[in-house]
Amino acid sequence: MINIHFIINPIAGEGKNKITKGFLLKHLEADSYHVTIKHSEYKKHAIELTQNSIAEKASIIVACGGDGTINEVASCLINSSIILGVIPTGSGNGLASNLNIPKDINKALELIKNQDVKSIDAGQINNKIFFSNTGIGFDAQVVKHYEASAQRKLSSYIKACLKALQSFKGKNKVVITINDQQIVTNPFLIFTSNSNELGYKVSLTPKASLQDGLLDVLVVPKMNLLKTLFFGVLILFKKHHVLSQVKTYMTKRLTLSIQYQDFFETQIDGEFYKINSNTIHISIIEKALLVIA
Ligand SMILES: Nc1ncnc2c1ncn2[C@@H]1O[C@H](COP(=O)(O)OP(=O)(O)OP(=O)(O)O)[C@@H](O)[C@H]1O
Repeated sequence: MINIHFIINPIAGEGKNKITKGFLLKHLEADSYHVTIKHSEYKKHAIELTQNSIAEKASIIVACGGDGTINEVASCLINSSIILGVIPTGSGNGLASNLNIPKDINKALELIKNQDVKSIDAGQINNKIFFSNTGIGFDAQVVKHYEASAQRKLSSYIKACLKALQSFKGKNKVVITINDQQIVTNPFLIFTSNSNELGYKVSLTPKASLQDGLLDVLVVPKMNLLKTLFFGVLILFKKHHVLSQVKTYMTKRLTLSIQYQDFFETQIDGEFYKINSNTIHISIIEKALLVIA
């Protein structure tokens, strides 16, 4: 008997997911599966629900939501033998897309039943875990504005981008220590990725792999508005690296430190976080998570 738990974020995407108890019980035969269904009721609640599922001896825990929900569930499963399943019902679904998990809930559930398990890397930023990406600079400001908007859809991201562009200052110098090299920059963006997709098929690190034991890093200094807009257009064609200002690195770890400020504003898997320190350590945890994909 497989003890399978589903943790459903009811507001992920536009809150339109169709995963019901009836649907799950119809597709998961009672003589093979013991099914438990839980709904998150507030931000970070999925962490508590996952910890309870671990205590309840779940062997598969399925995150039903987007990258934020996956982060909350999967962070509890690092280096454990419990397997993560994903039904992508989020807005961007970057990680699920990188893992080729179908958005169709019937197909995603079929995949879970087939139990083809992969071991993937995770990233760590100070004491937090990420599976997709983390960043400081423009992306963190976009997420900050996005979270302040009431809706979770592509148009909200576009509005958040415009607001972030208007208010972006990028005045603080950041020292990046990476691959025995020191880079001093006034960053527009310092983006560190484990996966090859941000969501909505957009990628800043198209060559990143979830299984290569490395983080892909993109460093973009503050540029004038015209060049910044050009950078944005190039991203849509995955050609942004042709700009001479854009530097890319692959590494196992990096450190960021900031002067004249004792905090960083970051995004971690698409959620906004303020880190109260003037130094950030980012590293890879190899083969950290078992996931059905
Ligand atoms: N009942 C709830 N009410 C409000 N927020 C919730 C609830 N349940 C979970 N959350 C929060 O919703 C946020 C968004 O979740 P998630 O990232 O899964 O969806 P998304 O943003 O639509 O998708 P994606 O990240 O792929 O674009 C997370 O921060 C999560 O903690």
